[in-house]
Amino acid sequence: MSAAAIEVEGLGKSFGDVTALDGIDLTVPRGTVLGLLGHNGAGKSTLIGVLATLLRPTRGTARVAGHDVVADKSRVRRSIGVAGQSTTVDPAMSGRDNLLVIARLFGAGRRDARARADRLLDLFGLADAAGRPARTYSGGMRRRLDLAVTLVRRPEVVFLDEPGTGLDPVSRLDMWEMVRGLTGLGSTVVLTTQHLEEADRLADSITVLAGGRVIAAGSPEELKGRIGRRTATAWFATDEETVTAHRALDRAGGLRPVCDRPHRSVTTALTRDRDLADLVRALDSAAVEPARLTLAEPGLDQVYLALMSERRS
Ligand SMILES: Nc1ncnc2c1ncn2[C@@H]1O[C@H](COP(=O)(O)OP(=O)(O)OP(=O)(O)O)[C@@H](O)[C@H]1O
Repeated sequence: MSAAAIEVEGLGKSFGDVTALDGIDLTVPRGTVLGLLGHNGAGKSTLIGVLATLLRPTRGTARVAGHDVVADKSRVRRSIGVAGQSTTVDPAMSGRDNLLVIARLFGAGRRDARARADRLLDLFGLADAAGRPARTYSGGMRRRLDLAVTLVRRPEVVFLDEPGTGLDPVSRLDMWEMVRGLTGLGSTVVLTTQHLEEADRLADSITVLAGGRVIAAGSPEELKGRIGRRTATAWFATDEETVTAHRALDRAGGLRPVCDRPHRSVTTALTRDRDLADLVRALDSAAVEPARLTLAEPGLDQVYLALMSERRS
């Protein structure tokens, strides 16, 4: 058995003159979460479509759960679950029956099906509503049931499209926790998202697509370390000190400080190793002492913006 849940090499997909995927290479280790990021039209849905065997690639290869997406289509289909298609849920049936029917359909014995259904109902906070018809569920409950139905077959690889979208903040946090829980059950998860916080919180690795190509890949921490910038913010007691500090840092050369007078703070991106020392020295020689000095690690949103502005320039 291959160690990777997904292996993609030189994958291309064209629709007539439109090149949707242009030579994608990608490996997703088993039991991990991959976050696929990119603007509209970047190629995310097309990549998922090829991996889920709904689209045939124009060139290159892709293996999912060890099976080739073209030569072993039916094996791939048996190994995957695609959530976000609420069509899999029958609204007239109870939450529990929805799960039992699918588990039985995919070969689980009666007792095993019941055990799987109960575990998922518990995990997804649906145990109390398990006997009610799904049509009486709230939007958030339906999304959770939809995901449970996808999982009751025990797919090796799960594709999730924007799992947090349309959920209130509390349900979104619950959903994130559940997605993380899936890897504990042995599944590999691929999620597409436009929400950087979602990717940051959930993904072990992130692949950023643009124009059908991979423009950045790595763990959230790696991407932040490689592309993002730490910042230092000095906070002052008076407006006068704030202005003096801003001038001093501006004169220090290469620091590019940004002044926020209403909050009496000056922020500087730390792009070089010596920037922090330069900042402290500049403040010292101007005889202004900050009331507070805070350091902030880069966020994934900053990384994404930097990647996109690089592409524009
Ligand atoms: N069936 C199709 N026929 C023609 N062009 C297509 C088809 N499907 C996708 N495309 C084109 O392929 C490119 C990639 O589209 P895709 O839907 O994969 O992007 P995406 O990253 O999923 O975008 P979104 O976030 O908007 O869903 C786009 O230029 C799109 O117009």
